[in-house]
Amino acid sequence: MTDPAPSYPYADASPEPHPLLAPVLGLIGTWRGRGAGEYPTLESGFTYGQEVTFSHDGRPFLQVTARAWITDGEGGPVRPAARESGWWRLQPDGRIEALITQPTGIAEVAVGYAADGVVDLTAQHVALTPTAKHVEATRRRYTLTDSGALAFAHDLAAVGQPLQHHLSALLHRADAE
Ligand code: HEM
Repeated sequence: MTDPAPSYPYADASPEPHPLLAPVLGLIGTWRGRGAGEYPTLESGFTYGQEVTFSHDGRPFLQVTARAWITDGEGGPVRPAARESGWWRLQPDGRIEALITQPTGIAEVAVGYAADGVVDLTAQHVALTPTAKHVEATRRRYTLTDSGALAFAHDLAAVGQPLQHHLSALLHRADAE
């Protein structure tokens, strides 16, 4: 008899990544670290913690999930902050087409590339739910450093401000702890 509630039979992080994932193989896994943010509309800057996971199931895309939390002067948690969930569709020559959604009512279609340990994604389209903050453009950069860390930078054009720095963080492999 057929099992009425079968479990999903294809594990993420299968042993054989798709060949198109070659330029992003160094990212696969979970990263955690700390960062700082700012924006001209905010009274002050802030510090935050961030966790990012890149996973695959053998097909030519990565699932990318990230969550962040605001931290105090000692690095302790203050409150949950941004979360996002996305798909990076790897194309030949390291080109990437990405779809990224956030619980703040923002959905982005971004394009860019992965090369030499750098992923650079710029939003081509930003769709907003009726009550979302007005976001016009974003750019995300992930850079594998010589010491094996992952540097993250996020630029934002929103609420009438031109594209500029919103976030920077330095992440370390959590799966190597
Ligand atoms: C690590 C991820 C992020 C953190 C920690 C973060 C943190 C913050 C904080 C603390 C604020 C001030 C308002 C508040 O206290 O909630 C803020 C504002 C904002 N953020 Fe972020 N953010 C992150 C990612 C993003 C992303 C991915 C976007 C858009 C694609 C974004 C867009 C905005 C916008 C539009 C505002 C409002 C600015 C204003 O109304 O003056 N943020 N962010």
